[in-house]
Amino acid sequence: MQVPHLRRYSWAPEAATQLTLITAHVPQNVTLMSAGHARSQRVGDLMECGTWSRTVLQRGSTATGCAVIEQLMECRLQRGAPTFRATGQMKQNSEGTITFKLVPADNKGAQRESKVRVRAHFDYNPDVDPYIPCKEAGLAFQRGDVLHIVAQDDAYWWQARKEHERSARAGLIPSRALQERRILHDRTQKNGTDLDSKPGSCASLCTTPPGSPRLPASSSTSSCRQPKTKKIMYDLTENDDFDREQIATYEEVAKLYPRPGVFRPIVLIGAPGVGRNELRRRLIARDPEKFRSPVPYTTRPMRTGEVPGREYIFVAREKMDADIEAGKFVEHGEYKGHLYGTSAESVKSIVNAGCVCVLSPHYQAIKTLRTAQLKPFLIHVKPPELDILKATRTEARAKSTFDEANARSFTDEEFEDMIKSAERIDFLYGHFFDVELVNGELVNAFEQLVQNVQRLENEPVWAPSMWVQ
Ligand SMILES: Nc1ncnc2c1ncn2[C@@H]1O[C@H](COP(=O)(O)OP(=O)(O)OP(=O)(O)O)[C@@H](O)[C@H]1O
Repeated sequence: MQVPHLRRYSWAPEAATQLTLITAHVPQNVTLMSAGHARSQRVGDLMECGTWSRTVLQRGSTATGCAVIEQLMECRLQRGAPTFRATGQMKQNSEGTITFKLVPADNKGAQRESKVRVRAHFDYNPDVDPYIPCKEAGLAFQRGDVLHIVAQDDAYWWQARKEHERSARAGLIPSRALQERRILHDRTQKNGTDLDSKPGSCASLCTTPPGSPRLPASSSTSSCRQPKTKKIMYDLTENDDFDREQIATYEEVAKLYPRPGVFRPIVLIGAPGVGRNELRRRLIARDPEKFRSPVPYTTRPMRTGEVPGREYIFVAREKMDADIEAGKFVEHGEYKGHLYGTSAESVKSIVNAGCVCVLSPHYQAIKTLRTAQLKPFLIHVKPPELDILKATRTEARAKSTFDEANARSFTDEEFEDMIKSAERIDFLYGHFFDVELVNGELVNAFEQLVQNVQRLENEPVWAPSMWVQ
């Protein structure tokens, strides 16, 4: 009996292993007796569907299954459609066999292959995803991986392969729509309300999306401690709720090629005290003509010995308030009643002068900095493990940046807070970073920084596709 409403999905073109998804409207209750996957079948052989093995399909429901077919040969594609058969036990009209016919994609399918590349903003493991129609056909990936999307025909399951594994077979990944619904559903469940608990509906997807990050405990240091005067700090009363609300799924990316004489700003983000300024200072000291940092603005009165435009650009409070309101600052903060900030214009003027602008702002500046205009290269400077963190800072007699007088060493609590703060930054913004750099041994960390800066100047790197257009 031919099942009506059979939908076919094209083969993932160019893949050594062919992947087929079928969705069928089920006219009767059917118990599928098949098991296993079709492998290296010859023309006319029966293939069985692994995911439907011993499954009862309810009348009127829509079932999705898939087969992973390896080494499908050319002649097979030319000679006709392989038969995909499941033996069913009919509960209503008849008994017998249901035969699904799958037609391999013709050239049109190949033409349809998408050119889309996305960067994954979450980890995915099909082995622990109860909703994937065929675990074996799933593609596991990690946050930050660049994926080539080869088919987006299905609303919920895309076919993709990892960009750096071009010869590998394409696999199933959740579509953006599915992942968004999964995350929203998870959040709704956490809030104690279940919007849609219909079985089989997408909104009733798993309660904990595989690989979804957990919110690390907020660092007491990062939210309470007073900053010292010399720094430009954010208004730390600002909370991160906005960032947590964002749904991180996929971001479309494209290769951004270096342009001679135009350098992307290098932005060092990290937990307070981790060593961003130390690395920035070293980079500038290495080649002061090339690497530069913008002079910050402040509304505080000029002190004896200071020169306008050298330590700070001094401005009136009203002017700076208005400019912040107009979005002209990439970062700003208030300390002891005075405003401090870095203007977008000063970043641009360094770039326009053919220099590399190096910034080490508060992590919340990512939101204002990450624009197509500035195209920043974001580096997360992370602390090493606690014992290495303590040992390296003690040996270097590092001074705590939490001490206003800058006279004492870091305390154990400050080291622990640094690690917690780094986890939080990773949770909130981890998907935005181009590179992670662990600042254990300073010499090694600096070397890594230099290598990344050189790579940026010489090689194309993945960036949001909007920036490339
Ligand atoms: N890898 C390292 N090994 C030893 N000491 C380090 C290392 N990195 C930084 N330091 C020292 O730690 C102290 C804090 O570094 P730095 O001022 O760069 O921190 P920061 O990230 O800019 O923090 P803040 O934003 O609070 O100013 C400095 O004394 C610096 O020399």
